[in-house]
Amino acid sequence: MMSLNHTSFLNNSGFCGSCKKSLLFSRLQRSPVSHVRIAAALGSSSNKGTGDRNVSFSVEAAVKNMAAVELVDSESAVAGGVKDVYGEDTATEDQLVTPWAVSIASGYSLLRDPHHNKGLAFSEKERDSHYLRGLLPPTVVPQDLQVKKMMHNIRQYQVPLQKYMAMMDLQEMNERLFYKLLIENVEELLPVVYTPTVGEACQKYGSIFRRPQGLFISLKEKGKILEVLKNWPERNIQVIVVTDGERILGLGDLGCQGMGIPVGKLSLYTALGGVRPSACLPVTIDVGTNNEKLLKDEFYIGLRQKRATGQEYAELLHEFMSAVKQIYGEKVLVQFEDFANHNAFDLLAKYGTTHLVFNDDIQGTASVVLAGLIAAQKLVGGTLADHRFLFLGAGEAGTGIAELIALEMSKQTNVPVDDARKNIWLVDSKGLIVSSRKESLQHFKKPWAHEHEPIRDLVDAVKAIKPTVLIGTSGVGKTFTKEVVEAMASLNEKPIILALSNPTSQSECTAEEAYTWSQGRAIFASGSPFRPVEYEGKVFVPGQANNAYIFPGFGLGLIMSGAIRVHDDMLLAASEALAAQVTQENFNKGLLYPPFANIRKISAHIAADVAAKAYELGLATRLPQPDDLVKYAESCMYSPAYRNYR
Ligand SMILES: NC(=O)C1=CN([C@@H]2O[C@H](COP(=O)(O)OP(=O)(O)OC[C@H]3O[C@@H](n4cnc5c(N)ncnc54)[C@H](OP(=O)(O)O)[C@@H]3O)[C@@H](O)[C@H]2O)C=CC1
Ligand SMILES: CC(=O)C(=O)O
Ligand SMILES: [Mg+2]
Repeated sequence: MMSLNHTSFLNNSGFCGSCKKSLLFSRLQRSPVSHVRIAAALGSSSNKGTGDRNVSFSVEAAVKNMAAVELVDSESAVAGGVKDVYGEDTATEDQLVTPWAVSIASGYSLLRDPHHNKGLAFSEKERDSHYLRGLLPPTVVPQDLQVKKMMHNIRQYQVPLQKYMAMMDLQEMNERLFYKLLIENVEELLPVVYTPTVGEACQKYGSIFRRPQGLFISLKEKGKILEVLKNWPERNIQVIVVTDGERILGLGDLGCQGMGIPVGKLSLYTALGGVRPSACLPVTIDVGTNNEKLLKDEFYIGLRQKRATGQEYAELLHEFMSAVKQIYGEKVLVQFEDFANHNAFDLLAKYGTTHLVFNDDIQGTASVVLAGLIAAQKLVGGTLADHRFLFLGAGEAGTGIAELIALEMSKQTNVPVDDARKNIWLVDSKGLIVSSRKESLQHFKKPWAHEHEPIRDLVDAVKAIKPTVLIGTSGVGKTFTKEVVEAMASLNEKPIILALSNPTSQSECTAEEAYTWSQGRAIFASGSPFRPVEYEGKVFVPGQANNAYIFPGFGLGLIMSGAIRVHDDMLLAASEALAAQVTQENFNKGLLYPPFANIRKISAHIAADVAAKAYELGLATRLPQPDDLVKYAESCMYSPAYRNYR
């Protein structure tokens, strides 16, 4: 018995001799072959840098270039034969058959290959050379018209989850069209493929699940994770977004159904940051769930058990992290996403010294909020050190942001970080974090335990601390009450209020509430988007303070410089780069962030500055350093335009 799994990974090199022989041999022998997908680009390849993925070839070219004749025995389906050679049709239910296919994308299979499918955009010539005649109606439609039609169709859906499913279907059907749609309509489609709709999609993931869009690694795969990674059809992975589903947005433990988050984040890596889709791998680690509702849900797709913890959890994660490095190398970026804080900080600390890891909730969020605060100085004057900060929520996002603000303040004013921290206060579910609570606090809260009498309620904390900036990272909606916003407005001419919790249902307040309760004086941004608000004849445009501004460009910067570790100074560089992209026109509208419509340009600048920092710190391995990093970043970006096939 032989397994040809490894042929799945053939990329631009074509078939190796031994694989060809094995394949031929196995077919002749009728040996079980577990899975063969030949995505081999044959002859010359135009892949460049971090640019494009497989290139399709005509069957003729393929046959000529790789002597595929050898593979095409007269009975095979590839040669057009209709015989039930492998007995798949005649087998009874209890007989085992081998679900194998040899395909050079062409004809019917080409239309079903999302990486190469162009739908009605296949040209007349392509239809001839790729056996598409009759499989498509006669009209040839350009990609721009396909985009227009898809947007028209998506706009027909009233229910956001239907739009989400239509987008996922498109991604499964025609990847380039999906990305062109997303890139060209980013402001309209971001809330569909990302927060808030992705939250609902995760809650209902079991019911709407159609096809795997990433790898599920559960406790059942313990001891076999390397093999599981090899099952993924791509080998040149540059970014992995991994979750264990325990803190999905502000929706809590969604177990295995958290998969929607890595899938969504990685589609933004491509659309917003230009990392090519084939280099992105979504992963969900399934160690069970403590969500009773899901455990009882007949449609739940994950392990039906309580979460594994302690050594069992640590061992699975360690096996995963080791396997990732073994198979993809030192420079694969692993982005931790939506882990609960009792694991997130430890994983970041543990793997930060051995792997290229980044925690989006701790570090990406910190970088985006710092960017907004740097930009806010243009609206309110002064420097960071002139502000007092109060957070509702002292977890990953809250303490991550607080720490980066303190670091930046310390650099700006030359004071020790410990002193800079004194301007920053946090409230958790038990009230203000103060020194009398220190012993019982989780380690990441301890640096914020300042001298003060205990305070239970947020509104009392606002009155006592007198913050100029109020930041919500609690995951609990409606916690910035009228009283809280009014207290902020009574203390500040222009109170800065950031309601970061996602999705919209968990936002600490709405944009309308922030503007109305502050009589139009609040400078407001939120994690999930809100529509513009009209208050007393003036239109206020709320910004979106979301780590989606940072991680795609940040990741691209790491990849293009060949960085081997993430450093805090790179986060600061990303914040500065983002803040520098806010224009006077944006400020005039009260915005702290530039519009997402310009995100690819913004990402190129972030990537360039992150890469520059990697070179400066000696953490970059791609040498020599390109002269113009912005241009280089742009040149690395994936383009969703269709390729022409031979
Ligand atoms: N906009 C963005 O880009 C991002 C937004 N977020 C959002 O931030 C939220 C929090 O995420 P994260 O920090 O990772 O979560 P964590 O679970 O790590 O932290 C939540 C914190 O909120 C506190 N909290 C919970 N309920 C209350 C309450 N009623 N009053 C006061 N404090 C409360 C918790 O207190 P205790 O410690 O006592 O339990 C904890 O300190 C989520 O909704 C997430 O979607 C996260 C990352 C990025
Ligand atoms: C945006 C994000 O990462 C979160 O809400 O968790
Ligand atoms: Mg997150």
